[in-house]
Amino acid sequence: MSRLVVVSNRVALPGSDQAGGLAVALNAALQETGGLWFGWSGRIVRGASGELHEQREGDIAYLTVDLSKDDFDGYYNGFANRTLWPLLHFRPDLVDYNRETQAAYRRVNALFAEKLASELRPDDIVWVHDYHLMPLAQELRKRGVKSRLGFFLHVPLPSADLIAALPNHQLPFGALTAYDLLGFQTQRDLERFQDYLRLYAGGKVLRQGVLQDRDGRQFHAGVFPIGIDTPVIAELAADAVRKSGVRRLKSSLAGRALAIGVDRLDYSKGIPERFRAFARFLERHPDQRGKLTFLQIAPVSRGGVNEYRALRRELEQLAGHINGGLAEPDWTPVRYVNRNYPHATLTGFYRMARIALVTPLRDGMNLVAKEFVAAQDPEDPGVLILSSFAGAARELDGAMQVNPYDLDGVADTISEALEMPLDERQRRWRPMMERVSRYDIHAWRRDFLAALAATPR
Ligand SMILES: O=P(O)(O)OC[C@H]1O[C@H](O[C@H]2O[C@H](CO)[C@@H](O)[C@H](O)[C@H]2O)[C@H](O)[C@@H](O)[C@@H]1O
Ligand SMILES: O=c1ccn([C@@H]2O[C@H](COP(=O)(O)OP(=O)(O)O)[C@@H](O)[C@H]2O)c(=O)[nH]1
Repeated sequence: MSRLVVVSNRVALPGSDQAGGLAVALNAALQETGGLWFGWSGRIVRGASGELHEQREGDIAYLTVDLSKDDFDGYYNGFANRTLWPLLHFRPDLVDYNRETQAAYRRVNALFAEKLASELRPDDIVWVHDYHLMPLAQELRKRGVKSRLGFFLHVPLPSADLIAALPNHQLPFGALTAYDLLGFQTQRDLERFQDYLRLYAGGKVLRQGVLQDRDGRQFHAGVFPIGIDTPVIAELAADAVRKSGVRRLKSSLAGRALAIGVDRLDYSKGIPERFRAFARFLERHPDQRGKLTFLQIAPVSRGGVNEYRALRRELEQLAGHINGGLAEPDWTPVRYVNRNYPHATLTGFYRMARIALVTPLRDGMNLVAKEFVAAQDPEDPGVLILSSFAGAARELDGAMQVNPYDLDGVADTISEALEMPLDERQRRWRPMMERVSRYDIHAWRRDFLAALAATPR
């Protein structure tokens, strides 16, 4: 049987603390198949990039690369997270383009290819993940790699015209045509890629999902919405009620209902808008004041990038302002926590919550939405309030869908969710649970790898 080689910038090394859907999901996928996980070591070193570290746990071998400060700043903080991330999340106003960071991005992709190429066996199946590594296939092919190469984009793909506004957009986006199979989270992402290919990359759409690059080489593309390890999350949630952190949260609520938000501290997640919508709910529905406490968990993310530091300051001010204006001596409306919680605790918080507020401005998928569904008690499920701009909205039609920019709309939806009778909560929850159970993380991996294995070589 072929070996699975997963390549991603972020690697969930054994024992590390990870917030972020990609690491959570790939960890779950590799636990079942075993294989090699290749990527960044998480270390920033004084000298040159490139030192390799090997580690093994169970059937998974980890091979990771150190990066120098310059490479890390240019590739990760710079081109990946200050150029591509805002562009991919429909925020051209935040895109910072410069040639040095683009050169660092190219350099790190070439370095990854160099290190990986010598490890690969001809029948390996190589599955590359996300916007950090779009040119990797091109670099691997230059080094003679003949294996099947698949790529999955975890984030949204914006419209072709927006992509084309990026100087040298061919380097990251045109380079995708060197893969054998491209996977997207939603049908809209795939359609936008096909438009880009036709309009700006000199390629052709032969039929839906069967594509041709500018030199006439065929490759494939499809939709593979990522899932979660549903039975594991459901079991953790049921057990979590015994955890001391979960019990302490429950007793601190003093009988009030809980609304929860769980996100990396990222501007794509719409957290300031959510705080404002919650304040609007308290203003528009004074009769419900004091009945609901909102807990926002937001572990700090990409702290080396200015926009993320500014967001942190903004949220601290906003939480203070809302609580200052609306709290009572025995009730604080917003609890804002920057800690990262393990799933064993988080799932207990989800299960205790009457409402989840998952209101990103744009999100590739949003695994928190799916985890919230999986963690519910079937006898008393909570209500999912979900942005229609999250990939998960395409699958979770039992959620109350909102436009996160419409503060009054979100405020009134919170009010409605708080009053929702049990039979309606169950009626909405059941089909969502059915969906996340049927199309879980293992189905995602199986479907993608089966499609990759079926590509001609
Ligand atoms: O690695 P970081 O810079 O710390 O960021 C964490 C991850 O964030 C993004 O996650 C995405 O993948 C999820 C799973 O498919 C998806 O549900 C979510 O919508 C995406 O935002 C990023 O794409 C990953 O590369 C990062 O590792
Ligand atoms: O304190 C935290 C906050 C988040 N997460 C996990 O981080 C992932 C976030 O994935 P999502 O797809 O929602 O967003 P991303 O961060 O990847 O953009 C989910 O599995 C969360 O359970 C976690 O384990 N602990």
